[in-house]
Amino acid sequence: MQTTDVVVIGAGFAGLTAARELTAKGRSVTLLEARDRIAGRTWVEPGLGRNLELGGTWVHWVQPHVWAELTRYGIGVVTGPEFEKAYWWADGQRREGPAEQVLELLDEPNQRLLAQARELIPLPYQPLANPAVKGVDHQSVAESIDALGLPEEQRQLLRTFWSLNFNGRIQDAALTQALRWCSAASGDWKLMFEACATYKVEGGTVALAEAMLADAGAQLELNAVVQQVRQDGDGVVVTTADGRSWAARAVVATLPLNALDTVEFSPALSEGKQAAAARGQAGRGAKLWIKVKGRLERLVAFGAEDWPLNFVQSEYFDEDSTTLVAFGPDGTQVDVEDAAAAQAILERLLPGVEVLEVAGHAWVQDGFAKSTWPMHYTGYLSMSLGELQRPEDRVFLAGSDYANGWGGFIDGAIESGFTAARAVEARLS
Ligand SMILES: Cc1cc2nc3c(=O)[nH]c(=O)nc-3n(C[C@H](O)[C@H](O)[C@H](O)COP(=O)(O)OP(=O)(O)OC[C@H]3O[C@@H](n4cnc5c(N)ncnc54)[C@H](O)[C@@H]3O)c2cc1C
Repeated sequence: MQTTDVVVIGAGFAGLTAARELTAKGRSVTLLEARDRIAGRTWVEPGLGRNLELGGTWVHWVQPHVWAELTRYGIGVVTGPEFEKAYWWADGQRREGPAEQVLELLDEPNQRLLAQARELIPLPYQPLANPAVKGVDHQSVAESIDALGLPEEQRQLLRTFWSLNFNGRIQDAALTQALRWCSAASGDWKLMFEACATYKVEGGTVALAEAMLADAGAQLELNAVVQQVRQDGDGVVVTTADGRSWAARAVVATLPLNALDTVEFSPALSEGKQAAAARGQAGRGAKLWIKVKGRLERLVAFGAEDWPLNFVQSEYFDEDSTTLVAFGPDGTQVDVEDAAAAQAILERLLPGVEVLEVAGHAWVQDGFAKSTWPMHYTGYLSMSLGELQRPEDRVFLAGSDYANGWGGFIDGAIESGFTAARAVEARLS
């Protein structure tokens, strides 16, 4: 058995942050990563003739943790296209107009939906600072939208918009999660939307992950699938599927909530943590890159809420092709290798479009993720978040799933990695 001060499980952004911060404090850290690569739910892979971000992609300066990391390593951002054209689907028909028109249709309903964001969540990094937020935590995004009494076109568009943001179905999606995002963007939903899909990391998210790893001085073990975390009063033993073990004084486990039950904890995690893991997160959708023939306009398109792909935007323009990025609410309904299926969905919004190739990763079927970006179900904020953040003696959970501010984003993963590292250091010293 090998020994180390701290085992960090998972080399995504939370794990990389925790590992770096703890080694900076002089702790020896072993970073156990199940995959053959670092960066977790971000993944830059060659495809469709360029490097594609298969997972987390966009960052923004309103996300303070990720922005500070970009500054620290001198990494810039690449600005996405400014959209000129919009298509949307309402009442079984395709509509089209200038991009501003779709924003206008979304503006007033979003302002009403999110009107209480700053009041209920005045401090995004202390999401429960106003206890009144608990009073609305049972409300779903779907019912909250329907309660606005909107004309049908706007109701359908708003439901698709929020299905996009949750990368999942919105029937049980928490309104409070929408309020948190909006509050973190200072109550401005357009800024919130800009933060979600405008600025990409120069050189790809992997450039940032690699810079953080290089700074960490941790012992990285790839292909190390943790199976068991066993603690007693003196320490913790972490065992991988291939039978290797590490004895440590503390463990930071950055497993996505939807994959938390793939590791056996002994003693078992609290009932509250287990219940949260059993329910999981709502972000169970799909992201698909689609290369189409010809040079299309700079477009965004919203489909019907329940289409396998219900949002698409053009992202890269080449001489005789355009690469689009699309999202859908249910990852089990999208085959990331099936160009014909993408064609069938897309041509409803963009008649005449010719799909050449597609690329993506089946995150929901990937046992080390089982989710895309972690979006909360109703009740998560008031009942689960605090409990998941509470350490189990020497075992600390960290990750975007457990963040306070931009939960669901790379920023949240980094925030949570910092918090866990601080708590571990306090526990050990
Ligand atoms: C399709 C998609 C699009 C997204 N878009 C954006 C975006 O545009 N902007 C943004 O900010 N965020 C986005 N996100 C979310 C963002 O990528 C994540 O919130 C963030 O990367 C999560 O980091 P993490 O460290 O918390 O978790 P992860 O990155 O999931 O890291 C956890 C690590 O633990 C490892 N692991 C799991 N099980 C085990 C085990 N048993 N043993 C050892 N290791 C294990 C995993 O392999 C993984 O490397 C997106 C995510 C996806 C999937």
